[in-house]
Amino acid sequence: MATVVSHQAITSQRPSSNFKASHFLKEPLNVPIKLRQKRFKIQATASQAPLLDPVLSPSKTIPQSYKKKSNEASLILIRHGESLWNEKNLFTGCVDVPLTEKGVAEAIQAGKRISNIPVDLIFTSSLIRAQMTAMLAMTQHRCKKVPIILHDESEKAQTWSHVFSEETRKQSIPVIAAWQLNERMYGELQGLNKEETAERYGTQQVHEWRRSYHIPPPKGESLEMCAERAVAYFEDNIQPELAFGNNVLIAAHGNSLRSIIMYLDKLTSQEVTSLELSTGLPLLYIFKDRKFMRRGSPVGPTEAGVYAYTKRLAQYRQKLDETLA
Ligand SMILES: O=C(O)[C@H](O)COP(=O)(O)O
Repeated sequence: MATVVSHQAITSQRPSSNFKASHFLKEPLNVPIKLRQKRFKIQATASQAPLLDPVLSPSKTIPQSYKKKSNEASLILIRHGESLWNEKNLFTGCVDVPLTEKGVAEAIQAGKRISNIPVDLIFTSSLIRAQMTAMLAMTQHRCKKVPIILHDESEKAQTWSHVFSEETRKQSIPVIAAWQLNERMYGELQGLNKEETAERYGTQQVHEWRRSYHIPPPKGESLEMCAERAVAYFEDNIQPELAFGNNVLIAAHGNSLRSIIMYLDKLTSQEVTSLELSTGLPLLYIFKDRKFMRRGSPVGPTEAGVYAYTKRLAQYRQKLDETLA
């Protein structure tokens, strides 16, 4: 599988975009996401102080317990481990196939590589290969917290999955499964062999379908169309968490993550065509002062990382070392 191609992201320091900030509170794990968001939607712009929604929140100031946790947050992106259709070299898209044994091993190895990086919230797509990757990776995390997939698809799902212990909740990490993070829908290519498809339609045409920004596969999504849902979800639901100081892990797919990295690294539609993501390779970003700084891919929990730990990450790792000593 191709490795991550290094690329020169645009270094223009565009002012951070205005974004509606809503943050997940330290509430019971299964409080519906929309309810949590509604309660504390904060309209923040570059110049104004954040305002709480007057309808939903009587107080004009942010309650002390909702003050930012930190001015810096970690964002880890992981493309799922190898799937059974990756192994067969079939176009997968939104078909829901599981990991291979190699994909399971990749997910566990990814977990070892991120085992010293804080994770407060996990977002996955609604597809099993991404969810398996997240759960397997977290078995290796040194925080030993339990990832719990939130179920609020119905009133009953929410009440039947309630956790009745504050202490247990503190030892848990909410996992939000969002279809918006699903792999791009590959249309009439789903289930076809990639090599046979290139022989039938031509290598150039298949490369355009797979890697260009604007050109969709037959009756499928272009990367641009995938970005419209994945990046919008990231801006509305994940970026506010980072702005609040929550550390986030996203386990998703080759193309939904390419669209998000295009946003994070400010890549042009030309530059993104050379971006490839390997299965199971974690990428670390630091979110600070409303900017995303790419920090490379963490290596094992012991070797000196290929990226410089920030002071906050070094302190977190030291705390883990002391706790687990
Ligand atoms: O959907 C698929 O087939 C793979 O996850 C990604 O395929 P691609 O590398 O051809 O985009």
